[in-house]
Amino acid sequence: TYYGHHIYNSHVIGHRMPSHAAPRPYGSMDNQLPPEPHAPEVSPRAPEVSGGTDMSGLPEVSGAPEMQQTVNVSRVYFGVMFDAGSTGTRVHIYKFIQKDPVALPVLDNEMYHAVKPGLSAYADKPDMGGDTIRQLLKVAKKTVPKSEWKQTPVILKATAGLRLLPEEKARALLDEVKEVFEESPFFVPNNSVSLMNGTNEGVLAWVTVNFLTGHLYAKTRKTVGILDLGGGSTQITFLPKSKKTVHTAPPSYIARFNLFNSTYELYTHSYLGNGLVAARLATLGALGADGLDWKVFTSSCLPKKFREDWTFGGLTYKVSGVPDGYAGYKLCYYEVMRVVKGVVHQPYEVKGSSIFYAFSYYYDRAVESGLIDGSRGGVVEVRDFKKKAKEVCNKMTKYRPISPFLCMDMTYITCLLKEGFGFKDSTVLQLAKKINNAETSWALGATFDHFNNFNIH
Ligand SMILES: O=c1ccn([C@@H]2O[C@H](COP(=O)(O)OP(=O)(O)O)[C@@H](O)[C@H]2O)c(=O)[nH]1
Repeated sequence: TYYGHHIYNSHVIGHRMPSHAAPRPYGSMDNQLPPEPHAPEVSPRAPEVSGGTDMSGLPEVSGAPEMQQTVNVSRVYFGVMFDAGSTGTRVHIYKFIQKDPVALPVLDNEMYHAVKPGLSAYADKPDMGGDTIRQLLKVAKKTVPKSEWKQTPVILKATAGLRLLPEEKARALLDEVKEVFEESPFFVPNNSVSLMNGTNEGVLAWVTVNFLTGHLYAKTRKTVGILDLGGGSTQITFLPKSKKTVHTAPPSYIARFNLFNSTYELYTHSYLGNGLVAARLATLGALGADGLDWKVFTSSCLPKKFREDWTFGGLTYKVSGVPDGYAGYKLCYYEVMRVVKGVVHQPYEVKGSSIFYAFSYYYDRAVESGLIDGSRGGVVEVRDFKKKAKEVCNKMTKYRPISPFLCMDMTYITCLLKEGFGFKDSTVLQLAKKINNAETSWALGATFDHFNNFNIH
């Protein structure tokens, strides 16, 4: 379940600035900005995390503060990134501070707001989809000072929900969003509204997480991997330690890009149709099926007496448990296995000791099932998902009020991690919704990409 319609204003790191006095970013950040007369040429550089109190574990900012005073005016600028996901649309409004043109920007603040359902639910009424964007733009107008509107870029990237739609329907929705953007007082860069490919989705989430955890500054090149489980697609991305991982992967699973003076080569892939909600449909045999009016899709992952009309992506499915039949973990595991086996590639070194951050539905389901505490996130092992899945499936009535799909979801997550990616039971996963008060999502990485052009290929 997506916790939609909530709004919060998270103060990420200190250094608030009176933004009315703030000039625009410049140098490499002018990629998509209107021309600025006094912009000096500066080469691309890394963002910086300030040594704020809640940044424990992060590397120190390079150079003493007095050495960073070559420019005595801090520059504040904003970026507005829309995430048009399969289960909802969200806006991230970032406030950055550039203390020094050649130093790293600081992410000062993120405002986040989400609505449900996602754009794909408006496949046949794009104008109504456009209204959801208008609603979110209002939040952006309230958050970004008026004096900054004209130079603040608004960008929307759509993921699996639109990838799964017929091309002309996705196009109509994106065209509608572009028109809504053009009506707004914000800066609408070229290509501001697009369907993002899975490679970029994986890479940009990796950039976000490694930026927020401070791994992009260290010279050591120690980084963390990411596991993102959306509604329609799922991504795995990490920096391989072993050349063999690169050589044994399908060529399209290796992405190269330039990030702040370094070139990175990542293992990344997005599995379309393997997001949590799409996987439910596939498990039920309902993905792409006809006869939705009369067919009832059954599964031993659902409570025996459960029967419901369930709507996703604009279509309604009749789903139920196996009446007078069996339900439980073992049978359910065999069912979800069909969605994973022969579909998901096992990277050579995933059995190693790297740390993975897991978020989106990995996090949501871990909270709902009681595996972790929602207010804190937490560290779990793959075996903990398995243990909890067994418990949920074998006590379906107890967990029924939380969600009738919890057994299916937890079993799918276990199967994806073990049988799919090939993780060991002892692999450690860091579950997070936010890191240092910023949302764990590709949206921050995509905002950096807009300003710095990583040239992902
Ligand atoms: O900033 C964000 C963006 C997404 N999500 C989570 O992402 C999942 C949904 O993914 P989405 O609808 O984007 O699916 P996709 O289209 O990527 O398959 C849900 O668990 C949301 O809680 C989130 O927590 N914060």
